[in-house]
Amino acid sequence: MEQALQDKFAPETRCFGCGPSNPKGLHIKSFPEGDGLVCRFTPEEHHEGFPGFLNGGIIGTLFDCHMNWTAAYFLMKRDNLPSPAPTVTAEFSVQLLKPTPSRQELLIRARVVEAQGRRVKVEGELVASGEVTARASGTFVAVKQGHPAWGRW
Ligand SMILES: CCCCCCCC/C=C\CCCCCCCC(=O)SCCNC(=O)CCNC(=O)[C@H](O)C(C)(C)COP(=O)(O)OP(=O)(O)OC[C@H]1O[C@@H](n2cnc3c(N)ncnc32)[C@H](O)[C@@H]1OP(=O)(O)O
Repeated sequence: MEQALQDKFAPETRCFGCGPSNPKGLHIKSFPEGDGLVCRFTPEEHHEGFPGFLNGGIIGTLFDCHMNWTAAYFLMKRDNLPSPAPTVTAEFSVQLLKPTPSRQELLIRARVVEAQGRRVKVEGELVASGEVTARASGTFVAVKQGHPAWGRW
């Protein structure tokens, strides 16, 4: 299988959700597919909210990072950059539609729905056994030189 974007472009990063080098992180992996990115994630027991079901904050982190990479990769392609743009999360919201089973592989899909300059709107969905259990949308902004996140990944 091709390398995940995180491993290819940012192997040293320590973001809790997506940094390959954080020993306590979630290590989410995002891959281009169709018109967006997909991520497959199998939770561990300590990610549960109640037995057999995923904690809502963990769901938020999965969406946050995966949608962020979706925005960063979109800007890389659009602007012909050598690597994904340095985006941060400006805003995101999550709808928890039904309990998300935690003892199986989950699928998170995300795609860009609007982009203007360095601001990108992304939507995502979380699928368990073919059923959508959560949806999210967010705004991600590529930072400029001088921002505290600049050059930190
Ligand atoms: C050689 C190796 C290369 C490797 C490359 C790898 C790249 C990988 C890249 C990426 C992967 C992602 C990995 C990390 C994922 C982790 C996610 C996080 O946890 S991020 C931390 C939490 N987030 C923050 O801490 C942000 C805090 N907020 C800010 O810093 C600023 O407010 C910021 C940057 C978001 C905006 O500030 P401004 O001064 O730059 O820009 P202004 O002019 O205010 O806004 C720009 C546009 O964004 C809109 N905007 C700003 N804030 C908004 C908001 N809250 N909601 C909606 N829109 C907002 C504005 O309306 C404006 O839009 P208009 O250009 O006018 O159309």
